[in-house]
Amino acid sequence: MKFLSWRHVFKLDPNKPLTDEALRALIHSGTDAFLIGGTDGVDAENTFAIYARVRDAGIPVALEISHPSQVIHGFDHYFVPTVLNAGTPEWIIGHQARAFERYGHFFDPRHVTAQGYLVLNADAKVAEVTESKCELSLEEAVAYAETGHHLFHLPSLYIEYSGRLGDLDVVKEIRLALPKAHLFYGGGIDGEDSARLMGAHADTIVVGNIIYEDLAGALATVRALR
Ligand SMILES: CC(C)=CCC/C(C)=C/CC/C(C)=C/CC/C(C)=C/CC/C(C)=C/CC/C(C)=C/CC/C(C)=C/COP(=O)(O)OP(=O)(O)O
Ligand SMILES: O=P(O)(O)OC[C@@H](O)CO
Ligand SMILES: [Mg+2]
Repeated sequence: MKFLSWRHVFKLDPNKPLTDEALRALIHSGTDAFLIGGTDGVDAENTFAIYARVRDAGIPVALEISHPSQVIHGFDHYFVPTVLNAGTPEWIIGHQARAFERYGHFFDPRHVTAQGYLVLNADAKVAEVTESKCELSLEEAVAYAETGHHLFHLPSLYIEYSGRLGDLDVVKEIRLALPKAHLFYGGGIDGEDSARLMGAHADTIVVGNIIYEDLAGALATVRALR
């Protein structure tokens, strides 16, 4: 699977404005891929608009599906989230099953990967929407990750602290418990130091918000992993 070699990913939010100049800088940054995704105000139109601006850049473009209307042809890869610590089964398997009713006939396992999320920042929109249980002990967090990997055989796990830098011990302990799992880490990476910190334990780091707040900081996160 292509994403296994990605060390660094920029996450582009369809609902946030980005100048052509900023986008050019991201394209030439040396990142391994673009991931298009977000929870708020994301629809087919703005998803396609950002996709159309990066599809010919020569960098893989993946879609992280957060709404069924976002399922659009053409991406190099599709990630279907399942939130392991969601408060209701809807976000673990419900929305996905309904989307399969609609799009199952298009499904190609070579281009679609299930991604098991552990949503750990209670203040993030994604935690609110999925009613995630974020107040987990270290042991509980590891247990959710182990369940996703060993029991559900998910091809990748995503430690999601969207909006703030996560607890390093949680990332370290999940890494120690699951040396063979492919771990994405996202949340609060804003420069070289935080990129190196989380990149030492996660296979792929995802850099989102800082793109829109401090482009130079965002670009520095790529250099940190080289
Ligand atoms: C036509 C075609 C090419 C078809 C391909 C076939 C295909 C892909 C079939 C699969 C269909 C399918 C099963 C789709 C999934 C449908 C769906 C809606 C599933 C639910 C996904 C889910 C659990 C969403 C919950 C939210 C979540 C985890 C979103 C991921 C993105 C994320 C964490 C954003 C963070 O958001 P941000 O905006 O940064 O938020 P903050 O405010 O918290 O910072
Ligand atoms: O926006 P930030 O905090 O960088 O997080 C990245 C990503 O994990 C969000 O889904
Ligand atoms: Mg965000």
